[in-house]
Amino acid sequence: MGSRSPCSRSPAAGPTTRESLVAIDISMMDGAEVSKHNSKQSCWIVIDLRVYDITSFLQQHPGGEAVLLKQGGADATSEFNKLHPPDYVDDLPQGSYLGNLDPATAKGLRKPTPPAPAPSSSPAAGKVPDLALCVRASDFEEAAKVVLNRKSWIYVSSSANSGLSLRGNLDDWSRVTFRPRVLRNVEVVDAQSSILGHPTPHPFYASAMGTLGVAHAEAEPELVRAVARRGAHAVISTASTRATGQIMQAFEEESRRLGGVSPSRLFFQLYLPDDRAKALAIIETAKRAGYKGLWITVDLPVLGKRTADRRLQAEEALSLGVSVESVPQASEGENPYTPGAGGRVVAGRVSARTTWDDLKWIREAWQGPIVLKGIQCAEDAKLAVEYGCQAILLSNHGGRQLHTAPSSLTTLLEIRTYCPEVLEKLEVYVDGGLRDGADILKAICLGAKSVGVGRPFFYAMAAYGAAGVERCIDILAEELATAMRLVGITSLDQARPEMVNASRLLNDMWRPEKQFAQSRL
Ligand code: HEM
Ligand SMILES: Cc1cc2nc3c(=O)[nH]c(=O)nc-3n(C[C@H](O)[C@H](O)[C@H](O)COP(=O)(O)O)c2cc1C
Repeated sequence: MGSRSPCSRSPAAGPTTRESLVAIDISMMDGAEVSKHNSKQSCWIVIDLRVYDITSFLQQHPGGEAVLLKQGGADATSEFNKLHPPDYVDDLPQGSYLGNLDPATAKGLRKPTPPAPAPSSSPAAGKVPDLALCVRASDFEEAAKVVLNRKSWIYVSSSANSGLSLRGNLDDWSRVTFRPRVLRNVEVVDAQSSILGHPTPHPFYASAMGTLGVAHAEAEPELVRAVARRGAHAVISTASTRATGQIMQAFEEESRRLGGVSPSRLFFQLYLPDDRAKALAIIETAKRAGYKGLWITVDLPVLGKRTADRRLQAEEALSLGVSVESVPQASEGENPYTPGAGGRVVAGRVSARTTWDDLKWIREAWQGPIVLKGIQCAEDAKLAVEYGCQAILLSNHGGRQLHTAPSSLTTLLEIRTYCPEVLEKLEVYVDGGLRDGADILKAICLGAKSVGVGRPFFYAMAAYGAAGVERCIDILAEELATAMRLVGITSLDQARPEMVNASRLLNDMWRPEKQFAQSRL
């Protein structure tokens, strides 16, 4: 991920990586001794049998000190692996590595403080329903509630401010209805589609989602193996738990195992950091790994206000008696937030200074297709054409960014109304609140080339791993095929705007000031 501060990499930090430890003389440490270091005054943790003194790092940790204190004197490996790629330990301050734990004494370690129990209003302790009981994409949400701890649940389900953007995303799809044609021989249907020239049997794909490790121990590699088996495409986040190359490797291994027949492809989602050298390094890694397109997220110059995460952070800090972070402060010009779980202070991780001009040097570094993720009005859609982008994704980041942002459906209607030529000049994708194959068809009738699905895949991963993701794809595909038949088409190139009635939403659509002025006359 390349751009983590404030804990800058220091080669003199000691032999902390897995490989470098093999050759050196290391002291063996006793679990009972390690367990005593579980306070702010002295905090040691074990990761992969290596002991680190993280006392001086506590206050620098972008995830807050409370989560680390809970692991003090304990084996933090499983929590660490859920959230971070292995090389994060290289970012600890110099001298943090103390030695290796004597495995025979591991029993003496302290047990980590368990995660906060689920509140009565959300995730209930219980049994994960049988996968067969998930018959709609939205069913995975309830199943995930059973397995996710409170923090992870909040991370995935939460949205900005009061939640209106997320609500709008979900509701707007139901405000568009179909105008079906009948008696059209719909026995055989084919939902074949493509993204940036890469064919796929599905006009929907897995959206970029960071920190998938909190959903499943196998994280992104598990997701990409599942999509490969179903021929769907996926977008991989800069904020992934596993390294960019490792995810591609898992994908390629699965594709080979399938005999090379899977049409699935992976695209890379880019959060542009402040430091251009770091950005170039991230782009280079994605390029070398073989990702097929760069999806630059443009709706996140700063992190939106994730209300539920903030409340939880305050609760955690209070319960451990550490200082409560009210509103994180950053020095001028620095973006104080990370898009990872929890929305914490990571200076420079995402640049608030990015402009359209930056696309020039990005284009030089990345010769492949560029997609702008997070376009929310007609003017910016036109600019994307002018700047030579290959595609745009109409999105409000799953309602996690701007409070009362437009749904992607509203933006799509705006483009159809004010600059329909955009739909001819580049590929237009939409995401946000898509939970039904029929809604996917509505988007395609209105000119979208493909549709991103986010939370349902996260929930499916959490509750059932790859099997859940595959079932979620099957559910959406089946619903889509049924909707196509009932609307009277057999392939997606027959989908037309007149097959849907979007009048209700058109009523709400933005109109230029001069039209308001005319209507007042
Ligand atoms: C030991 C070395 C560690 C380093 C260098 C480190 C670094 C970071 C960084 C850079 C972030 C920002 C988001 C991101 O880039 O993914 C972060 C977030 C986070 N880290 Fe760590 N971390 C370490 C250990 C741990 C451990 C052991 C835990 C286990 C509990 C942990 C829990 C978290 C959490 C929960 C967040 C997300 C923010 C939140 O939900 O509040 N980290 N960490
Ligand atoms: C848990 C979670 C993590 C996300 N992480 C990222 C990310 O790392 N990068 C990004 O561009 N968008 C991210 N998004 C936004 C998604 O790519 C997508 O726009 C959104 O989830 C679509 O809405 P839906 O979840 O209602 O389907 C995330 C969304 C969720 C729910």
